[in-house]
Amino acid sequence: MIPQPANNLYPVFLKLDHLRMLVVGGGHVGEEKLNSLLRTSPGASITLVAPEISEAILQMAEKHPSLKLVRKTFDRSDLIEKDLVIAATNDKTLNAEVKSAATESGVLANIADTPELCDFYLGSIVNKGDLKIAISTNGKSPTVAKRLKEVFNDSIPSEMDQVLDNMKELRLRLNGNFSEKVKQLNDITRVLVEDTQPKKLTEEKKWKQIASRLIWLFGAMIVGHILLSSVPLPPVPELWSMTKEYINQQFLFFMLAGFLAQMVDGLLGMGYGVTSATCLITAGVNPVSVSAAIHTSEIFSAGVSGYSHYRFGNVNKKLFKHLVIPGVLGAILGAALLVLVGEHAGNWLMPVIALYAMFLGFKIFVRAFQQNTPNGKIKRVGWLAWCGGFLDSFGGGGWGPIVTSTLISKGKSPRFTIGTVSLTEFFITLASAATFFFTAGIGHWPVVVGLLLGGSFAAPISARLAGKLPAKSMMIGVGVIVMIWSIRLILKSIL
Ligand SMILES: C[C@@]1(CC(=O)O)C2=NC(=C\c3[nH]c(c(CCC(=O)O)c3CC(=O)O)Cc3[nH]c(c(CC(=O)O)c3CCC(=O)O)/C=C3\N/C(=C\2)[C@@H](CCC(=O)O)[C@]3(C)CC(=O)O)/[C@H]1CCC(=O)O
Ligand SMILES: NC(=O)c1ccc[n+]([C@@H]2O[C@H](COP(=O)([O-])OP(=O)(O)OC[C@H]3O[C@@H](n4cnc5c(N)ncnc54)[C@H](O)[C@@H]3O)[C@@H](O)[C@H]2O)c1
Repeated sequence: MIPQPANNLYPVFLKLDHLRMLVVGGGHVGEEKLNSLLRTSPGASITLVAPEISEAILQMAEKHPSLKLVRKTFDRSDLIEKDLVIAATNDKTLNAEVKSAATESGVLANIADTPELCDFYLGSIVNKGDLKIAISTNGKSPTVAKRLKEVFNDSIPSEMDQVLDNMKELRLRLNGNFSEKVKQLNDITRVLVEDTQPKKLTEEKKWKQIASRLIWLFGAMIVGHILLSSVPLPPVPELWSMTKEYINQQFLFFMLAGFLAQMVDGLLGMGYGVTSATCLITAGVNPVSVSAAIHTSEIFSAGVSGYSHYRFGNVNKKLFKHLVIPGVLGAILGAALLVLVGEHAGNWLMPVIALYAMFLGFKIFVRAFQQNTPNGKIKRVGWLAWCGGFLDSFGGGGWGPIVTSTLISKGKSPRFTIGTVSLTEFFITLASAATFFFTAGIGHWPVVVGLLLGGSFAAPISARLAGKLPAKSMMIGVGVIVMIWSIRLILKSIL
């Protein structure tokens, strides 16, 4: 014997505009069924027969030319050339007659007051763009079906439609035979079904590893560039003494700054800029070199993390488009202004930057206690991105603490926000680094190399520790330390 499932209904998704439908009865239930049908399939061709037709149904017919109303009692001929019928009269015997006539004519029937006579049930429908989920409780509790619909409506992010669009494009672009394509599509979407926390971390670990390798490579490239640009190549001993000149206490401090910043960023997902900026300013590096060095050293890690988020479908294209242009413009302006001000620097620049670092420390601190308020609408995303980009360039950091924190605290889905902001960060960093390169040159290269080296030591360690340490206490700790440190810097520079 084949075991019977509790619910043996088989769901299908009908194209109602290809079918001909009859509704018998024009009262409350008739109206509810029509509502559900026409909301979901506005072009469905439906004929309704009933001696009395409610006002609401009459209005519906005005909006939907495909709905035909016939004021009469039901007879069998109404079923001619029909595919589906819904009986919703207040006469149980008549409803049963509709069913037997329908069966004789080969028409599928839904009898609203007698589930046992139904060939099909209508379901509760969740709809997000192209995504559609139909729910049935096997007729046991339509109210529960309705409640579940509300639960799904709330929990499926509105970005889901964007994911479907991205997947459709990808599906069209993939090459290879059918089974290869299916495998690739499954690999790309694995992130949707994974238990988000633990597996995402291994994914992140992998990308952190790649990031740290790329950081090494980039460091090597800069060193290579410096060596090659001093052609003819100086003899090795001279070269060594030249390099030795840079490997002094200060250089070790740059490495320490890179190490600490990467540890903080790897563990909290933000704070690279503000941590390294606070350290470097303490070491007496001028604000222009601080920001220029931080952005140059960040290019590769930002690129790798942005690309990985893009590949895993964590990017909301619409949000990305709103963020990237104002963000890049802000970043260019911030960098240019810093160089300009830096050249005529009064002593006041240092305390201003330290004050800004204090503000960022405060933001990280507050983030530890923040509750997300779902459904808060964020109107000025462009301005947020502009300010984030500008301050990030001018003050050496802040894109993450400002933009990600604001979007998430306003109730945007963390996954899509972090993904999108990460990808945008790459373009912001690149724009900022390029502006510094063209306006201030690369005199700050020892700082860049120091940061990169320190960071690459920290990357594997922070990746291993990520998720194992309590995030909340860490945010409080980092926030407080940054604030205390900035206050110390402010006092030192004004006293
Ligand atoms: C899903 C939904 C689709 C739709 O119709 O649009 C739908 N009913 C909805 C709402 C709803 N219906 C009723 C209540 C009042 C509270 C309650 O009784 O629970 C509410 C709740 C409300 O309105 O809040 C009363 C009711 N319904 C049926 C009976 C007859 C009976 O059970 O004997 C009676 C008793 C009449 C009486 O006692 O006089 C029968 C059926 N209703 C079905 C579907 C099919 C099974 C679906 C499943 O498997 O879950 C099935 C079997 C046949 C069918 O009609 O297709 C829609 C969700 C709207 C949404 O999503 O917002
Ligand atoms: N499936 C569901 O979701 C659901 C929900 C609530 C109620 N019900 C059941 O549905 C039935 C209808 O409820 P209602 O509130 O719509 O009733 P109603 O009184 O508001 O409407 C009844 C309709 O049937 C029409 N009608 C009567 N005799 C007819 C005939 N011979 N030919 C054609 N049309 C005819 C009337 O003109 C009227 O338009 C009730 O028996 C109720 O138990 C079902």
